[in-house]
Amino acid sequence: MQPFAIAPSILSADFARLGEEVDNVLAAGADIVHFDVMDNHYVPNLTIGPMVCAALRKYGITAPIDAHLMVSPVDRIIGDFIEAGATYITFHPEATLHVDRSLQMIREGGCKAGLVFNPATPLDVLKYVMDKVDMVLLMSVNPGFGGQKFIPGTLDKLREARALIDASGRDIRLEIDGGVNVGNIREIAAAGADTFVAGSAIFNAPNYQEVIEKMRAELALARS
Ligand SMILES: O=C(CO)[C@@H](O)[C@H](O)COP(=O)(O)O
Ligand SMILES: [Fe+2]
Repeated sequence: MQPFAIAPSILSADFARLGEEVDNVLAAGADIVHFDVMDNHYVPNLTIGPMVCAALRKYGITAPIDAHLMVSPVDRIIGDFIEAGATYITFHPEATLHVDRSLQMIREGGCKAGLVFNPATPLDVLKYVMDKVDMVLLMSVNPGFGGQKFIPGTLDKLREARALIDASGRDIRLEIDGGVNVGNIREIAAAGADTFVAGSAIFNAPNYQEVIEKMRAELALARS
């Protein structure tokens, strides 16, 4: 299993001060920057794109950027995120006609590739592309908005995904996204997640470091 990683979702950051917000959350102990891309088509919301990702790199952010693409069709934006300096590029299988080809495009561009599963999307496709996946991302809310409540049924799905990943013998991150907070992160880790997206729980708090430290304390208990 991969070491635990905390990935604040900048969807809940103050966009008018984005560079500073990302600096602050990394200084507070975050490991990965979770970058939510919404197109008002695949999901009913519109956010940021590759130009903002490139701007963060230009500003000096060197931490891994995890571009979560809620965009359909996804293929024509993949190259732009590779160019923009994304580290991970993840997409939803419903957002492409050719899952295998989209994964290959990401990896050929030198990025890590991931598949994202909505709460009601089965994991079936995963077994056919396990060798081309570096990250599996399970949505624990319906995609499109921050600040929603964690869907408890995701815990069983996490256990299912963890078993598939372990059986593959590959080093694949298992990320969870939606409604993660200090109160539920330990249970989520115990179900098999190693990478935790948290937007509102971190950015709506007055002290980012305090929240991240509390999350790490809970995670330490999950593996003890
Ligand atoms: O991808 C998404 C929503 O579609 C997420 O990354 C959210 O931005 C997470 O926000 P919280 O549920 O942690 O507030
Ligand atoms: Fe996300």
